[in-house]
Amino acid sequence: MDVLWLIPLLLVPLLMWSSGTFVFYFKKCFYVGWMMVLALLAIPLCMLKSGGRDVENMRIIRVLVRHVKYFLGLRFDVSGWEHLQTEGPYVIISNHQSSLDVLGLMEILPDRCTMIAKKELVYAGTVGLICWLGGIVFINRKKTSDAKSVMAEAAQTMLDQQIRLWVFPEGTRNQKEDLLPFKKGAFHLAVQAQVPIIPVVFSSYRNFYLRKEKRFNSGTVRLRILPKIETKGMTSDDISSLCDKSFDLMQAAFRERLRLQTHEQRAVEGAEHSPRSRLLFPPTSPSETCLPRPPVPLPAPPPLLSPRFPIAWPCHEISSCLVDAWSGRPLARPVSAVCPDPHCACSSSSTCTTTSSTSTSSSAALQAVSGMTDGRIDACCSSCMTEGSGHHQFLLCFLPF
Ligand SMILES: CCCCCCCCCCCCCCCC(=O)SCCNC(=O)CCNC(=O)[C@H](O)C(C)(C)COP(=O)(O)OP(=O)(O)OC[C@H]1O[C@@H](n2cnc3c(N)ncnc32)[C@H](O)[C@@H]1OP(=O)(O)O
Ligand SMILES: CCCCCCCC/C=C\CCCCCCCC(=O)OC[C@@H](O)COP(=O)(O)O
Repeated sequence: MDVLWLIPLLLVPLLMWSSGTFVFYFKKCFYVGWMMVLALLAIPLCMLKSGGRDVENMRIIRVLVRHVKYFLGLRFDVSGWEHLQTEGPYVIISNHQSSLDVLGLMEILPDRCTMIAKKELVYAGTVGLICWLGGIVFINRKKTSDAKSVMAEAAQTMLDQQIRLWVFPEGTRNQKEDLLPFKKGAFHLAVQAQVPIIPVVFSSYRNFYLRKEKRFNSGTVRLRILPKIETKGMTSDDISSLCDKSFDLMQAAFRERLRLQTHEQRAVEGAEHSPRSRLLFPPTSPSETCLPRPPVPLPAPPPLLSPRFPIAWPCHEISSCLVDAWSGRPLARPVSAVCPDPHCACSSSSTCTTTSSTSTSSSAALQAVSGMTDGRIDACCSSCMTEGSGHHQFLLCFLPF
């Protein structure tokens, strides 16, 4: 009889090793179960600390949740910390893929920051209660007028109590390869309170987490904190443009990371079904050797590109030539992407160089490949990409705005 105990003990590791689907359900159940237990632990701690519902309870929740990633084989790689160094209240907006987002959120959650959530979450047992104790603002998505008045109240509370709010403007979980159109509540909130918006982009989970395919491997989530967007002086007339601008910036960052993930995925093809990739921490990304992260901080780019003003600045990814990494301001619009020499080697770092309209040999060469006339090429950015096993160097020519 005693030996029967051994069967599940042996069976679980065996199934973990052999079946990706088992790992998926095991990790999901563990996640929900463990969060419930942690919430149960947190409830008395929060009651002792604050005596009830208080945003300060988020500190306790943050500490308790931080270690959960290790059990699930997840890493979080955060960039743009400096953008969170903002005094006073602000609204953080981020894309929303899964309840696993809570783990990334807790990695960077600033002090006195709580969230906007659907009201159904309050009924999620101990997790619901801890959400309430943490000061989470619950909205009824089915009753827009109620949701609007709750958010208007929240705007006032943000100012009165110096609180920051985290909103998922997609309004629901989304595992597609692109962001959903944004709901406008977060932008009304920021404009009503006249506080900045700080966009945060979670990289796609598709490399390690696929709900439909029942895959939950180990993986790395990249969190990119973008520069704040000021709303001082804005009115309700500015909501649509503010929403569009935020969406464009976040979508650009999401897509840029997705493109790199595609290259990473190709490089590790075949490895993703191994037991190692399901259970152990992910290796560092191979594409990092081709597209190195910029040493922080990058030198500031010039205010505007101009053919009369030859300029060059380090550019590690094509998109950083197109969008100012600091302000998020678009710098230029691409007009052609060409490969000047299919046999060229992939350089260890990529550089943006300006080819002035006065004809230099390089601008003549560029014109030859891009078919652009003299005076129209204002800057070029080269970037290397892995393609299969070989390397190609691409050249992207663009015009300034
Ligand atoms: C140790 C512990 C372990 C456990 C540890 C637990 C950790 C604890 C972590 C929890 C983590 C939570 C994670 C939750 C995650 C979610 O629950 S996500 C779902 C809930 N969140 C949201 O929905 C937020 C985003 N939604 C919105 O902002 C939506 O705008 C609203 C407010 C719900 C309204 O919905 P809608 O009507 O569908 O939205 P929309 O089309 O944007 O607006 C319609 C019109 O109303 C206007 N409008 C919208 N909002 C407003 C407004 N506030 N004022 C005036 N007009 C407005 C719009 O401008 C628009 O008018 P037009 O411009 O078309 O003329
Ligand atoms: C008594 C009910 C028990 C329900 C148990 C579920 C509790 C979940 C337990 C642990 C997970 C901890 C993290 C909780 C935060 C999850 C927030 C979340 O992801 O909500 C989904 C919401 O953004 C959008 O919902 P939809 O995609 O529109 O649907």
